[in-house]
Amino acid sequence: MSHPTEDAPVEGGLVAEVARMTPEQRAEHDAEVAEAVAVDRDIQVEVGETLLELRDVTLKFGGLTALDSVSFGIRRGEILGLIGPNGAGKTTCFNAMTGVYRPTSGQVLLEGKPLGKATRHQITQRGIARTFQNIRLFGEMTALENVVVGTDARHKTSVLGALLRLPRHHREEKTAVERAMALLEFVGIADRAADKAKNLPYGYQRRLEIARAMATEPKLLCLDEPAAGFNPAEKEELMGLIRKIRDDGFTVLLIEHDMKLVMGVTDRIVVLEFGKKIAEGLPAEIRENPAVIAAYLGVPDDDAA
Ligand SMILES: Nc1ncnc2c1ncn2[C@@H]1O[C@H](COP(=O)(O)OP(=O)(O)OP(=O)(O)O)[C@@H](O)[C@H]1O
Repeated sequence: MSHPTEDAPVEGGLVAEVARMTPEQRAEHDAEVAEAVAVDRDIQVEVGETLLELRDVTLKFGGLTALDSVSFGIRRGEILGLIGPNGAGKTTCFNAMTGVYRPTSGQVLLEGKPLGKATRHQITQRGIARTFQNIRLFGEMTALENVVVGTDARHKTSVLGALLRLPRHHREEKTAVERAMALLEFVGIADRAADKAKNLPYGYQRRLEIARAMATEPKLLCLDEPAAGFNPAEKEELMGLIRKIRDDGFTVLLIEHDMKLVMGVTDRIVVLEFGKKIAEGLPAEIRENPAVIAAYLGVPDDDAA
């Protein structure tokens, strides 16, 4: 890969330019950024149909049943929260959806088709992307390069095409840089596009992870505790970003310990405890659900508030 920054010099000017815009210009600019980010928007189908389904998924680690016959669906266009006390099986659920682990029994279906033995890469190509509890960025690469790497999952040219620098490869690379820049702007960190990922503030790194996952053009974006380590103001901003992602045509699955955030941003919630689904419903229903309240008893106020 050539250095994206050579093709698209990142001017500190971009942020200043946006700041100088009138409200009308700003709205138009934001719409253009959103359009560049959601390239598949026009092929999105109706909101409401099931995008991903877990059907009786059981996953065992030796003698430990991490998921016990779990079934639920994620509808296109919604923000679904996946919550539960520590060790409930949330991350294992993500891992079963993204090909890290195969269910011991049961099925995960994307758009009605089983993931079966698909590899992680194939699953990314089929449209599921995720972030991790512990940030996993390429520290020595710039923020922009980290996102361009994400877009590589969608490239159609072969390695040979890249080596020969065929026109199609060049076109794809240019588009990838432009889209990566739009993504950085979308998540609010365009001003640090040329900085190495390892030098970015923590909150920026978390946003960069989201931008990188979005770069694969996922149908389903899975966020694993994206607010971990955030202060209340940062959490508030993150809620805004998650809503913006959904409004731009993505479907979001969110694992999060912060109840205020989960209740404030999700459309529906699934609750796990000891590997079993104990509840599913609207945030207001979940809040009042006795089984959920019991599951959270004993959890420190910070997490349960
Ligand atoms: N690779 C593994 N090998 C053995 N046990 C595992 C493995 N991964 C997870 N587990 C166990 O499976 C159970 C569910 O873990 P999981 O990480 O999915 O929970 P979680 O709900 O995401 O928890 P947390 O909120 O603490 O991240 C736990 O008992 C955990 O110890």
